[in-house]
Amino acid sequence: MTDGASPPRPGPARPDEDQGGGPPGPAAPLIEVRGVSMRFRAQSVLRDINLGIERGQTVCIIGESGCGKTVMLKLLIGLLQPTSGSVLFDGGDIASLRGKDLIKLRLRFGFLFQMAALFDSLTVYDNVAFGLREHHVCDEAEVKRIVSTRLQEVGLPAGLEWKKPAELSGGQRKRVGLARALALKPEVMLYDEPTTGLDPIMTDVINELILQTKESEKATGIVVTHEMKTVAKVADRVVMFYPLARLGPDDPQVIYDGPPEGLEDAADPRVRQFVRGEAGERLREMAQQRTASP
Ligand SMILES: Nc1ncnc2c1ncn2[C@@H]1O[C@H](COP(=O)(O)OP(=O)(O)OP(=O)(O)O)[C@@H](O)[C@H]1O
Repeated sequence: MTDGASPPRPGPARPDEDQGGGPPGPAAPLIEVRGVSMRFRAQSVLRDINLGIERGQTVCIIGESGCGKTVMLKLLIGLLQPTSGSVLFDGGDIASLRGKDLIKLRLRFGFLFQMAALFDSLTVYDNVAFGLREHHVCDEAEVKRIVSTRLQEVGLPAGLEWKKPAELSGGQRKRVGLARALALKPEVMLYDEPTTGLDPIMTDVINELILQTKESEKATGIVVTHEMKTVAKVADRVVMFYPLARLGPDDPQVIYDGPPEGLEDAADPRVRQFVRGEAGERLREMAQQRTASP
């Protein structure tokens, strides 16, 4: 087989497979964003976004500050409801979920937020144990085993579990945040600027951990980042949003959707400028604003 296609799987067909004897149909995406728009009062942030994210895929979302990347992450887990359109997880519209069902859905996700969002009053151990205890998934002996396994996996030295977050470096806090997110074995990991504020070595450590999580846990990943090294290391696919304020009414907001290797030579000059960090157009706009102001 030279075209990279998989051989037919033995056993019963999955529900998404064509059972009519033809070639298997594509698997339904785990996450589907359908025509999503998001507005906060007078400000439109996202417009008619369509994305299908396959199981096991790691997608990096990039784009200028304020273009709606974090808003998109929040829409994916139902922390925000879209103004129009829908977000489907495993085929179900998450807007229809309430109470226990919404909690069950969120348990299938792990998050690593910008500041790691640890509980300051709890030790590292209790932070990592928090979700396991909160959701009564196992007894204390199992909690202990999971916490120490997860802390080891993220490379934190023994003894550190009794410290409070304020006693840790930024990189250590991120690693505790990751250990906590992984404790519940999520199917999907959401990372919001996981390497912001870290030195280049610690950035590489976190990138490596994201990659390990993808490979060992087979987790689907969505990574919001400004760090091109993170993109190059972890992404299977890159989606770039453009700020709505800079677009005409009919322009698409997703200006790139493809492999990381295609970014440098993307057909759209806005993509190339962003990944190369060229401020040309912005500098001209700022100069014009200075000239225009009295
Ligand atoms: N809950 C909210 N209420 C009102 N406005 C909001 C809310 N959340 C986000 N916004 C606005 O939506 C816009 C997009 O925010 P978002 O945090 O998604 O940007 P971003 O692309 O992640 O930016 P950055 O790269 O700087 O983190 C911003 O202008 C922000 O002020």
